[in-house]
Amino acid sequence: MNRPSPSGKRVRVILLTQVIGPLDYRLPDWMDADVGSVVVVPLGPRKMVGVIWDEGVFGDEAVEEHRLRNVLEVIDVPPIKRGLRRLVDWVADYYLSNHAAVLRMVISSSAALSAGGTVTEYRPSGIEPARLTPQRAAALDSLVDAQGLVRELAEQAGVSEGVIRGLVKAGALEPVMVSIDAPFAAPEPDHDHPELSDLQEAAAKVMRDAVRSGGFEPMVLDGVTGSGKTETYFEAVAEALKIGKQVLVLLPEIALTQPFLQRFEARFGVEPATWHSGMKQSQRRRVWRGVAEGRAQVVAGARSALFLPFANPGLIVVDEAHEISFKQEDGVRYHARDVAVMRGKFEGFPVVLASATPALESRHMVSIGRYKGLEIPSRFGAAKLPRIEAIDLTQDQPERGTWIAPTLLKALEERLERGEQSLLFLNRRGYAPLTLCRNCGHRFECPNCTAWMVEHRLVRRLACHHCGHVMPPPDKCPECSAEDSLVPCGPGVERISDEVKRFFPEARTIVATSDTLWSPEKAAEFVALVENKAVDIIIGTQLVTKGYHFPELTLVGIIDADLGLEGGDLRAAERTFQQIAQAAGRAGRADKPGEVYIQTRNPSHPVIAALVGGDRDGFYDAETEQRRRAGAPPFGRFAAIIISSEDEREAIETARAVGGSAPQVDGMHVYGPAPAPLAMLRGRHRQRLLVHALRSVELQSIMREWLGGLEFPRSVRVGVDVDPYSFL
Ligand SMILES: Nc1ncnc2c1ncn2[C@@H]1O[C@H](COP(=O)(O)OP(=O)(O)OP(=O)(O)O)[C@@H](O)[C@H]1O
Ligand SMILES: [Zn+2]
Repeated sequence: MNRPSPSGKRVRVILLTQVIGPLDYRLPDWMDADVGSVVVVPLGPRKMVGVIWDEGVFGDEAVEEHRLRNVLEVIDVPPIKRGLRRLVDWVADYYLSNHAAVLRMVISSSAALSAGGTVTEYRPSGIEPARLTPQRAAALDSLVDAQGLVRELAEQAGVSEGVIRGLVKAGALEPVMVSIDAPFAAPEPDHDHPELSDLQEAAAKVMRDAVRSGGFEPMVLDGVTGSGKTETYFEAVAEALKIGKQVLVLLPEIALTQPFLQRFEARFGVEPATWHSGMKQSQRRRVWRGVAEGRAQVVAGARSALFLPFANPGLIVVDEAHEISFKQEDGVRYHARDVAVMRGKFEGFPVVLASATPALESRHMVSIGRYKGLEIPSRFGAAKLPRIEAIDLTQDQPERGTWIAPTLLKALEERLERGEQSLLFLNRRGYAPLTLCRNCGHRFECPNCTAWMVEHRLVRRLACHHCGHVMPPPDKCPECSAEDSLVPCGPGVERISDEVKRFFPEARTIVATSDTLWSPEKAAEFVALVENKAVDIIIGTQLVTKGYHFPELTLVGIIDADLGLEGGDLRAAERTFQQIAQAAGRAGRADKPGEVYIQTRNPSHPVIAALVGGDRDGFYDAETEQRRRAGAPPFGRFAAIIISSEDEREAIETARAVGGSAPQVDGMHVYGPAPAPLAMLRGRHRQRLLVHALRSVELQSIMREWLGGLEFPRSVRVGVDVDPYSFL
């Protein structure tokens, strides 16, 4: 290896395609490149992007010297640094993925690789094309105020790129040269310094010190809802800025970005750079390059921002760190909270996990001394935590066909009279989770998935929440042809909204879910409406339970606390506790006291009792003990293997073969195969195996060897989910 040849040296390159593993190339002498450099290499007749990787990471399948092909080009971007390369190695290894797939999350902007500081985008010119087909007219209608690449506009308008190019030719869209590497305004660490409370200051000091001394230090910032965690960790951000380090703040939800940006700007004078999947190529390039060249100092982003090539990182904050949306459920199935900690470890900086309801795993790490625990036990200023009460639905019954109990109705009425705001929480989108025919009992099921079609009355559709299949609600039953026989079963947020309107016709309501707040702009509109008191009652899913700070909101009603406790999910109790505590945490955050009602059929359930009794620690301790006894995470580990095929027999047979070839290992047990709870998804039949292992078992290498030794039919997909969060 690496014997210098007359014309250059041998380098190993990871290509961005998953089809082929790392390959050796020759780096000609005249080319200036290093380990980590992004390069273009030949692959057959094609050119591919790749990254020069370290020696020794992969086995030694050396291509013979005379068969080596030359690296074609070194791309003019900073090389991927050592710490990030180690992170890629770790993620590929830990999540049983491959390097190419992980590296693609690092080289996440193809535009960033091209030279030149401008791109051509297009926008409506106001000129009507000579030939205005209905398709062109519709496209132009949906592109008012739009600007982007041809591809982006085509996507936005839902037409082919040809239509967009036609409009460009006809002069209806005009080109705009956009400078993509525009500088980033520098956040000022002392722009507007808040006075911290003593409790906040104590936590801030520890974080500031950790940032200043550098080095890996995982911390859990555990502060009750409304304690001012954001203001507190902003002090650590300021410290990083002062010593010239970059900061990443991970947010769980695009809908949270806008309020965050505003608060950041109030504190630091400018908005941070942002990173999420909805960004245009030109924006991605600007941020990617800005981060790599050290010009963008703070990035607020979704979990994918975790793989940005920071030049000089000094801090990662994971806000709302308990959120399960940090777990990626397709492609590389990683958990951003865990990967953030690993990044801090490989690159040597502190990582702050902020939450009012930390994940049980994080709390455990604090208790065994692996993470540092920082607490802010009370709300900021005069605000007190809300009073929480359970409503026993078996006693305090809602009127027939409704879901809000008399006690909660009365509390809503009081808020309306006082001009205060309320939030009703139900974690179910749409109008009703199930529609059936009262004549023959027919239930509407998704043709592609094991799932009911959910009625969305606002948009007049039945929709599958798993594959996106939609259909108009039929006027008669497709089974028995009875007319007007379809009835909705159970409530979703839209139905609760109807119920509220029926009881309080004068109330101004808003439904807040991922259907209504699907973009940062929509989310910002929602926040403005609530802040301006144009809304009396919010009816929302988990989307509105976190992060928001509405001073006039004094009542929270949990419509169905039992919903999340159904099903045998390992984390059902923990998740329900977190969701309700977060929802409850929206009440009474300013000077007016808050009140929370939890509707349940089982008020003595440990989760409900802990919420009502304010005994979070007792609940977590009991839950931790149960996990310990079951050998569940964090005391033991799971990995799921999902085998799917369009052909049910093939899925079953492959799954049996996988199960049959499982190695016998002490401390490891393989359950299944069995049909997954979601037995069909997007037209594929799914079989599931669950591997359970003690922590001492080298789970990854065992599974790699086991699965790597099997051959699968091309039509079968085998997915591995290490540390699964979804058990569907
Ligand atoms: N030191 C401070 N000075 C002035 N205002 C503060 C201070 N600390 C917190 N606040 C204000 O108190 C409110 C609550 O703070 P924040 O939203 O950061 O709480 P949090 O801990 O993130 O709560 P949650 O977990 O519920 O999201 C905000 O309006 C914030 O601006
Ligand atoms: Zn479906």
